[in-house]
Amino acid sequence: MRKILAERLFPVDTLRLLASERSAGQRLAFGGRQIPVEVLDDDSFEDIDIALFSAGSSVSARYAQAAVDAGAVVIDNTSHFRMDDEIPLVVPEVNAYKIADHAHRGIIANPNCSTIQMVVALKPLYDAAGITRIVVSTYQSVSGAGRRAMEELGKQTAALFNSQEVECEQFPHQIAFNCIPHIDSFLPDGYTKEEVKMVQETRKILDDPEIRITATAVRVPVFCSHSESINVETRTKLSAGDVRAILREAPGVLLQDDPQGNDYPLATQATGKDATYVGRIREDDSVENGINLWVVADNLRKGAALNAVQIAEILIRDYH
Ligand SMILES: O=C(O)C/C=C/c1cccc(C(=O)O)c1C(=O)O
Repeated sequence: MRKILAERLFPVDTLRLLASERSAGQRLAFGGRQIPVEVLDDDSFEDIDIALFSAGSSVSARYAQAAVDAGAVVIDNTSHFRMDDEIPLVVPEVNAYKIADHAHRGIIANPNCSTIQMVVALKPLYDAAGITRIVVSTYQSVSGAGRRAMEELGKQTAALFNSQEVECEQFPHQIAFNCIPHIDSFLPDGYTKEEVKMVQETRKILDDPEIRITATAVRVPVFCSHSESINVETRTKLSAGDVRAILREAPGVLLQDDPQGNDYPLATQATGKDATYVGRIREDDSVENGINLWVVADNLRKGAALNAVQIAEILIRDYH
């Protein structure tokens, strides 16, 4: 969040960093200063205009309303408010008009990272030809599970190269040189919460409860950026050429589709960048009006902090 705010020259008069007792007292760099981390409490939001929450659903549940009551607009990066009918779930390139509704509750929800990159790529196709069905498989980097998960991938990789035992603390199984089809907890129907988030959030963001969607979310031994294989069925026919022409002009999308030149989206290239990269575009003739896409984005930037700051930029531009 701090890095994105600084990079985009967001007009911050005062930055207040709030966290638990465990983190209080640290100092973190911003704007050429070392900002002290303060303990979050109900009185932390006096004179705050915008409160960016990213400390887990329980913290958002406990403190978001206190921020709103103090006059702030909350942009919440957790799932707590995402499916609340009174709270807009926003990806600026897709449904920025929903931000105007924030007056209802003073809270705007940031979607799940895997949902964000998918709707950035699919919204232009939805507008051009309608979408009836989406089948998505994700290849999610370990950074989505946090710093300790990234450290675990590194440690396991080193251990294996040194013929040592691996320790599995952040994931149920070894993640190094492995794929784990288990992100967040399993539900009784066999889906994970991550997969259900993608289905429910996509329908809300596209404002279309009828889209048939199914997802399989997989953790892969990649440090940063999420990749997605997306099969989409459109209402009217789009050729691969039509899709390229549409996405070439789409907001937030960078087309990277020259397979003969070995040029297609890669997690290593997307990391640290703001764009949602789309390639491997091809027609799927196993169904009527089918298209396959490969979509990659930095899950910590567009998948989280960048999307939240873009919402804040719209707030101060259009609704200050
Ligand atoms: O693991 C990933 O790659 C994405 C994880 C997202 C996540 C992890 C813990 C809690 C949440 C949550 O807010 O519920 C979320 C989210 O949906 O943004």
